Amino acid sequence: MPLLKQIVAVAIVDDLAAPGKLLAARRNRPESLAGLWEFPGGKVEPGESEVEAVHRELREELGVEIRLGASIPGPHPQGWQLNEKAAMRMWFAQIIHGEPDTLDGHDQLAWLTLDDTLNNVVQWIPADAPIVAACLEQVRASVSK
Ligand SMILES: Nc1nc2c([nH]c(=O)n2[C@H]2C[C@H](O)[C@@H](COP(=O)(O)OP(=O)(O)OP(=O)(O)O)O2)c(=O)[nH]1
Repeated sequence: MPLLKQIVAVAIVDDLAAPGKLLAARRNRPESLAGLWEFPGGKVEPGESEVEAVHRELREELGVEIRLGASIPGPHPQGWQLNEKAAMRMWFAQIIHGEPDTLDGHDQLAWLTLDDTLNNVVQWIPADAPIVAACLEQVRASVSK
């Protein structure tokens, strides 16, 4: 049994081969997180793999099919620790089918430019700050290779 509740989420980019934009989503619940921006995703359900869960969540929340790219490894064995109870596994992803929509859990979506403005252009969930920074670093590292 993992110690922390496992969350899975994706940094959806416009093009995995040449990322320029990132899709962020604004939560509409619960009250403590409503209005804050995040990476779409959610909890892994019992009996489900992490990869199955992330595909299901993106179908449910945004109505899209995605292709996973590189993972975005965090410092914790379960990825990125969000709080005392949960950790989040992250991948880059690209939409392969569907137009992203606020079907469940969000009230706004935005394509943000992958540059130094990323951390401040919307108000992210505070726990996401190091993940936002890692995304940017990973994009820069891959582009400069
Ligand atoms: N999806 C997502 N969750 C995040 C991020 N940052 C962060 O602290 N969290 C937290 C918020 C929630 O406490 C938890 C994810 O749970 P959730 O409520 O999105 O999961 P879910 O869709 O399965 O839940 P439910 O509302 O259907 O019950 O992780 C993030 O960037 N993306």
